[in-house]
Amino acid sequence: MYTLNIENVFGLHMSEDVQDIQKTNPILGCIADDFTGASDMASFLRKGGLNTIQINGVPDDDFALRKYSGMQVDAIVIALKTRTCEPSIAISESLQSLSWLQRARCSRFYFKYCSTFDSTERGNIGPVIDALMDKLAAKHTIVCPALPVNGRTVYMGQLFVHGTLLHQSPMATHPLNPMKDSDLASLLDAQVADINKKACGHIGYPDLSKLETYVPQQNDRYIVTDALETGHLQSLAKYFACHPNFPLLTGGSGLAEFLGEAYREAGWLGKTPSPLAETRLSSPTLVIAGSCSQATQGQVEHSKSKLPSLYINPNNLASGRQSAQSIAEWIQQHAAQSVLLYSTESAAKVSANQDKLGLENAASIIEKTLADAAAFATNAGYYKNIVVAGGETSGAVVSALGIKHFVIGQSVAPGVPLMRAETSSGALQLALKSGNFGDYDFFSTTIETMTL
Ligand SMILES: Nc1ncnc2c1ncn2[C@@H]1O[C@H](COP(=O)(O)OP(=O)(O)O)[C@@H](O)[C@H]1O
Ligand SMILES: O=C(O)[C@@H](O)C(=O)COP(=O)(O)O
Repeated sequence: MYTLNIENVFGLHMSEDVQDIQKTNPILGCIADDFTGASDMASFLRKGGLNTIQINGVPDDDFALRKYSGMQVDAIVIALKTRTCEPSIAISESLQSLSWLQRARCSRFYFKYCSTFDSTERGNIGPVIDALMDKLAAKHTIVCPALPVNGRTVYMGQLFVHGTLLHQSPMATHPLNPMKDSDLASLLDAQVADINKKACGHIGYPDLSKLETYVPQQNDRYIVTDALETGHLQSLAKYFACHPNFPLLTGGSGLAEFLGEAYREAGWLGKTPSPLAETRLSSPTLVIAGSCSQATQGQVEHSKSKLPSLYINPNNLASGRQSAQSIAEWIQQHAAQSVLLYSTESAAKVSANQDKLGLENAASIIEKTLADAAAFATNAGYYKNIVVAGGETSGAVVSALGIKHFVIGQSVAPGVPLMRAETSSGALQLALKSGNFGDYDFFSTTIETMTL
């Protein structure tokens, strides 16, 4: 495990004035529980004027954060794949990431989870928040999944997706974490085992306009925040971004857009952000869809008639009728064109596959196959532009490509940035799309924007 030598990397001493340290060190260290969630967060931080980099997995090597690719780094987002793993692994990787971010001298922290609160009764949102709070000795944090620009709002502590309660939305049939409740306090309550740590507070919609008078109740450990529109997130960020009793904030990416403004007002950031990184590359695009979310289903349907496409069937993979070899041959035959590989299916078909193959087995067969296909396509030099739909799928693909970090470029949809990575096979450009993000024509518009 790499040990960060702070003084070598940052050239600073611990005794320096706090504000100077904040001006020269990254301010925000963010831990995201999946890869699309991380790039979503990074895109909104960047939109809010923070120079942001994304690191994939628990960092294990040294790179000069202070001047990464010639830019001063204000925020670091660590992408983990801990949304659906064993809670103990999620806790351990999140704590290791937190330690690394502390050694990198971040002074504020954020745990980014899904705007649809993707989790199960065993976790992992509650257990990870809990562990991070304990490590930071935080008595309070906020729980703020709202992302109104993508239809996620919180009213009276209930999470809505485009105006429908979460448990009545398509998230009720998600392949890995079907959401059966919309009440954020009770979702958390089920995940937090320690009876002494269950207390949930609430900042209701009417209180958002008078936050300056808000004082958390002594025992309110997790404070669920209503937010119905983007302006509410701006008020929450203004109040909480630099609040000394809230070193850790938690939620979706909605708040991220306004953290830069709050840091600037507090005098923690003196400069204007660097120009957006240029990410575009001259190459056809490989689109990989392992998401079965409603938005991805529509996007795949739309693109099937426009791009050569190959359906990856988990049952055929399990029986050997489809294989890494046959997929590689198909890619080779189409290599000069933008193409689509997809395993996307309706909830009913996904459920039938899971009954037959087992939930985790079906997921991992597909993730591995799609990730191997991406590695084959890039190693062979056929594709430099990659679009991936789905958080778990993105985690598998990015790991297989050996990408350690990304610089963030322009966004192609709210929460979906273009990103540039250097790999052993050269520069790559990726767009990682959360399952339910983007319009029906997302794949074709992104292919167009990606190409020089
Ligand atoms: N046809 C299928 N049958 C069963 N599971 C599938 C199928 N297609 C994809 N999956 C699995 O469903 C999960 C989708 O999760 P993810 O990639 O995070 O998408 P989303 O962002 O929509 O949640 C992945 O683990 C993927 O391997
Ligand atoms: O907050 C969000 O909605 C996204 O950033 C996100 O985490 C979505 O996850 P996936 O749908 O699994 O891609």
